[in-house]
Amino acid sequence: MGRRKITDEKTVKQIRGPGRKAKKQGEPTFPKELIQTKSTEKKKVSSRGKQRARKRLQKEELKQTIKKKTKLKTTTKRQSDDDDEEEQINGYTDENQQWLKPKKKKELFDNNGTEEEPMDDDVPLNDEFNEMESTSEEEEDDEENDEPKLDIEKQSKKLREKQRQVKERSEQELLTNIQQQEKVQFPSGQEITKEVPQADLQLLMHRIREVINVLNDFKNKREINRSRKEYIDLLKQDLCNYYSYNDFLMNKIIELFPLAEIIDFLEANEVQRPVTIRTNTLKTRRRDLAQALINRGVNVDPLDKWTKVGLVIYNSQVPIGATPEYLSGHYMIQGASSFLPVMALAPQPNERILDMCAAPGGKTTYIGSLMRNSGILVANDANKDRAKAIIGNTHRLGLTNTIVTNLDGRHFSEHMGGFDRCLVDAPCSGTGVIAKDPAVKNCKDEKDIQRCFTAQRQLLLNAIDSINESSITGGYIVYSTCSILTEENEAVIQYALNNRPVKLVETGLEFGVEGFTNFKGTSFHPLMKYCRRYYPHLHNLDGFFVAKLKKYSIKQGHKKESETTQKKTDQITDD
Ligand SMILES: C[S@@+](CC[C@H](N)C(=O)[O-])C[C@H]1O[C@@H](n2cnc3c(N)ncnc32)[C@H](O)[C@@H]1O
Repeated sequence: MGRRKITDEKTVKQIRGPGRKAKKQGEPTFPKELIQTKSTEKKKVSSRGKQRARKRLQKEELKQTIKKKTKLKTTTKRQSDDDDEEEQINGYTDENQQWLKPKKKKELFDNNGTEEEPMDDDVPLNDEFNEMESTSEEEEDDEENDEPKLDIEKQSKKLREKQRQVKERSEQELLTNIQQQEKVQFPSGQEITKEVPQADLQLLMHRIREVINVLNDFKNKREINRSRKEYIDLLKQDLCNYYSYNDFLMNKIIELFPLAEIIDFLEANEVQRPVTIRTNTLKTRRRDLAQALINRGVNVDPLDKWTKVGLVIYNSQVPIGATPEYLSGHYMIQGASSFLPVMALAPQPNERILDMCAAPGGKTTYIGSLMRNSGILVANDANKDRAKAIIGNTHRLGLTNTIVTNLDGRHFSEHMGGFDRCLVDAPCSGTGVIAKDPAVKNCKDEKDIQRCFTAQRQLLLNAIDSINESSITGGYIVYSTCSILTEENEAVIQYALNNRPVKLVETGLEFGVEGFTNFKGTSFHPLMKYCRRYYPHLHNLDGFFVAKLKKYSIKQGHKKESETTQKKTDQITDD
């Protein structure tokens, strides 16, 4: 049973005194010291005591003035500096001081790069500043003098100091390592192996960079008994191992690019080019297409200022090759570099145009849209199955001016001729599209390239033969490849210049690297500079080559240079 709670005021019995069971407490006792202070406060001071106190005060004052004077002598300069500083600081309002202080500390952090800014929003601003202030080493020392440190603070200070020392030591070590490795270590014959363990790749890259460094300043940086060839051989071998190329192709790449560009080119081949699409202006406008795709969750942007029909796709929630817009032919999925030969061809409405190597029809459909479905477009491919793809694409994109043929382009002019323009997008080694097809790195050799350039020469000569040199609007041939090799590009053009009545004209393409007029001791026609080369590392495009030729009649001979400039009408209009 519990005790009953008494709630009624009237029934409450007034309890007075300590109660029956309570022990009576005695007088409270206090520690001596407390009693003393208390007692001095209360104690009456006698007149003698007062005198003694006055004397003590005077003595104390005298001591202070002497101290001040000596301090004044020794620290006059420092004090004047302090005064200046004080004046400066006093120049700011209190508010400004608050703003300026944290800024100073922030700079300090940036330099150290070790401190993190407080993330907690609840931390009051002033505390934040205090925290920042305490990070300064100088002030830390001051604090140490002023207040005794807690154990944990002392420990953390020790830890910080230890960390600083470790960091310093490891930085020193790294420096020594690099200095040690600055001299290129030539491997023995056995050490040069095809298979390099992953862990060694970093070392390999370091040596690659070092060799390039030596080759760039060979006279001063080489080892005395080493020849340039030795360094080049080592570089080639290391690059082959690092990037998995065969010797043949790596040789070609080293010949093509300045030392400073080789790694950039190889690295760019390890990365896919952006996914791009071309608007089919026969069916839609780029803006409308972009809007339609955005509505479907496709992240698109205009490709670049040099094209009015290209869009770049960053990412998509739907398969780009299966949207209703794709199926109804509003766009073609096409690498940006594929736009360039067609832009150079500059097809005009009502012309007769031949696309000699057309499958699967990416460029054919672009040509057709620029012709606005007028004139006649012949799309040929020697491969029957691939030729079927041209039919599919021309249907999808709504081309109505196109005839698809399945002939060997090397003999095409025996079947048809009289074209105003012709595109020869020749079969090639694919050395410009390694990112798309990495197998190219290892499977090409001298014979493959020979096979390619033989076919390319035959195709180009036959394309020239199928052109009407008296065409009022045209008489042009555009030759393109997705190869970077001169054998398949400048050398093929040179062969055509030597064997047919054609001359090089400007492509009209506003960017790209000039074609070679000289390569490894071989001279090409000076106007080879009109050709355009595109590289993944420079243009973020597939490697590509574009040349434009104009056929002249043998009776006419070469036209004057001024006439090589394209007519105003010979410009492409994208939309
Ligand atoms: C680079 S692809 C053409 C790509 C095409 N222009 C496009 O943009 O879609 C080269 C094409 O040439 C074709 N080809 C190869 N040898 C040929 C020949 N002797 N005559 C005609 N076409 C040939 C191949 O079948 C291949 O489709």
